Amino acid sequence: MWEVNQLTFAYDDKKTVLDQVSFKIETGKIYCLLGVNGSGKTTLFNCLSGFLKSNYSLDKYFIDNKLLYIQDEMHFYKNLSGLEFTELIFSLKDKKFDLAEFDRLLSKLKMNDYKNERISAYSLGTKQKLVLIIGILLNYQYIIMDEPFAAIDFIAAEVINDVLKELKEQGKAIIVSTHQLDIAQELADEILFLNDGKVNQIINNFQTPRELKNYIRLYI
Ligand SMILES: Nc1ncnc2c1ncn2[C@@H]1O[C@H](COP(=O)(O)OP(=O)(O)OP(=O)(O)O)[C@@H](O)[C@H]1O
Repeated sequence: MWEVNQLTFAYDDKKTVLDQVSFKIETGKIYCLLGVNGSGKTTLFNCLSGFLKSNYSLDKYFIDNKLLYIQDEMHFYKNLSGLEFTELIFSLKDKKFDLAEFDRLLSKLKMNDYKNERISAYSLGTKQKLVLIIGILLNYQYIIMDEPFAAIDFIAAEVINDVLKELKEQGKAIIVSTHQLDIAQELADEILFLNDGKVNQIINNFQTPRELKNYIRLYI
């Protein structure tokens, strides 16, 4: 269980973006973080992962060993191939690289053709898939993903849905921000709805995306 209590953050004195945000994350569940543009989803993720300093006290061991943050903007060595980059990450982290599992995931995410291709030739969606594969291989317990579906076609989105469900079955906790209510309604066990600086944590009992939308509309 990962508990966030009363996290507050402001970029400057004028406006508090996150105002005593509290929620609980359990392993074996998928959480979708929803909120209108500018509500603070990326800011929240940056505070949780230590990229921004808030009043939330960070646990360095947790951040280094348990938490994977897949950002919407990622940095690569673009002259390396997907395989070389992945191997590099594993050597930097001093972890054993499982090539067979890498190949299985590449195949599952329809990425075989990119294995030996330079990352400079990857589309944004392909780069996001590569990071997801690396994250799965590194076996983090908590995975935060900022808008992973934004740059991904609907076929790939279905595959990623399946991969996330597989991770959930393995006992991981996944927090995904998205604007796509159909994905949230289909995927999430719980919704984290960020509005006016607060997080509302709701069990996802919504039967349709429209039901979820109608609920959210009550607040905004
Ligand atoms: N570096 C920054 N300096 C000052 N204000 C910022 C900075 N980054 C974001 N903000 C402001 O903080 C608020 C929250 O932004 P954030 O990017 O976290 O929202 P978001 O929910 O992720 O938005 P979106 O759905 O558009 O991606 C917005 O008002 C934004 O303008």
